[in-house]
Amino acid sequence: MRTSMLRTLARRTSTAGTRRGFASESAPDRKVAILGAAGGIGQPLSLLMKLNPLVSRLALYDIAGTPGVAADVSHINTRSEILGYAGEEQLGKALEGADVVIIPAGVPRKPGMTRDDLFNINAGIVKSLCTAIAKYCPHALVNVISNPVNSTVPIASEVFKKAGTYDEKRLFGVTTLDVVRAKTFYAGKAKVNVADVIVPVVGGHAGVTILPLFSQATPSANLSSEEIEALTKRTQDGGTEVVEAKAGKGSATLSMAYAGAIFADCLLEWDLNGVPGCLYSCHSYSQLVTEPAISLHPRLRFGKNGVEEVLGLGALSDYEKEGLEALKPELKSSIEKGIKFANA
Ligand SMILES: NC(=O)C1=CN([C@@H]2O[C@H](COP(=O)(O)OP(=O)(O)OC[C@H]3O[C@@H](n4cnc5c(N)ncnc54)[C@H](O)[C@@H]3O)[C@@H](O)[C@H]2O)C=CC1
Ligand SMILES: O=C([O-])CC(=O)C(=O)O
Repeated sequence: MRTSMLRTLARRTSTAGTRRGFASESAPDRKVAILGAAGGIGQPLSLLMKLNPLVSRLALYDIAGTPGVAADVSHINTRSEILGYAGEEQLGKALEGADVVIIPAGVPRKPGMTRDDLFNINAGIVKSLCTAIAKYCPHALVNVISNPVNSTVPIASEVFKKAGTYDEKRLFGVTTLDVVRAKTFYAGKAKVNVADVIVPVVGGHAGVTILPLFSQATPSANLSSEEIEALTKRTQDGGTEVVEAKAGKGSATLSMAYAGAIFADCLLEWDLNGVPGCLYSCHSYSQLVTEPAISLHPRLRFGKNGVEEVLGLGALSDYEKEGLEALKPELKSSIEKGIKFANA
């Protein structure tokens, strides 16, 4: 996973005022729209995307509160022009011409809730936002953050199918936070430099459907099976750990904004700008829905037209094989729930 965006930012900040410090005017024009931009994730995500020199226009949309966020973020002296939109009547303008749309709109969990408990509210929000995306920016790369991701991604794809705009290579459920967590927890346990760590995470984004493959983690470390199980469980329960610590004030926002920003950066650089060779962990609809076994190949290689290659799972440990079998029924039923809702 890439962290160069933030490293670049650090370099830029230290050279502020020089030509190199700011936007490369030669970079292509790229519009990014954030839907739900005034929320707990939306605000720090807006900040991070404002810091990304690959973005030339950043549209911040929410049902309310975006004028303040937009005014605030717009004072930051980086390349992108900030456009704030509030209320449904402005959604079309926010989306027009967008190359990338990021959706953190919707309610977060409170202690005692599952992600699926958010379905009743968030399913409708994602459906209506995706209907607008199909109309106003049908070719955009769409990154769905709103939970339950295992169902909201299928909802998005059904909406796009009905509209005739579906492209399996351009729709993503953002599961990057699971990768971020797996790397952090692994580095702590293995006592290795976190910046060097790679951990594939496959499956979906809820409890046991999150399957980190620590047997493939690098740099390799001699961890016991108890340690691997504890790391796996902590990664699967990472969201709940934050929900409980926030004690009723929502779920992960800052780490999610980071994860959402690095994933979007990956798409902007490697996909839209055609720089090949990205390896990323996330899932997209077709891999999820057509057959859960295929869905669990979420490491993607991007090219100029979106996902170019879906990479295999690699060699799994017995523990991971068990985890893989255990997650399929839940993932499948969450997918079916989303499809049913979208077509009702
Ligand atoms: N994929 C992942 O790894 C993660 C997903 N999430 C999910 O992200 C979602 C947002 O979380 P937070 O930002 O903490 O919630 P929040 O409540 O702080 O913000 C949500 C924002 O969405 C806006 N919103 C509601 N309906 C909307 C609509 N129709 N159009 C546009 N905006 C709308 C609200 O006005 C609010 O500003 C939740 O569903 C949460 O579960 C959270 C963390 C990680
Ligand atoms: O746990 C939640 O509700 C939010 C989320 O998806 C995460 O932090 O992974």
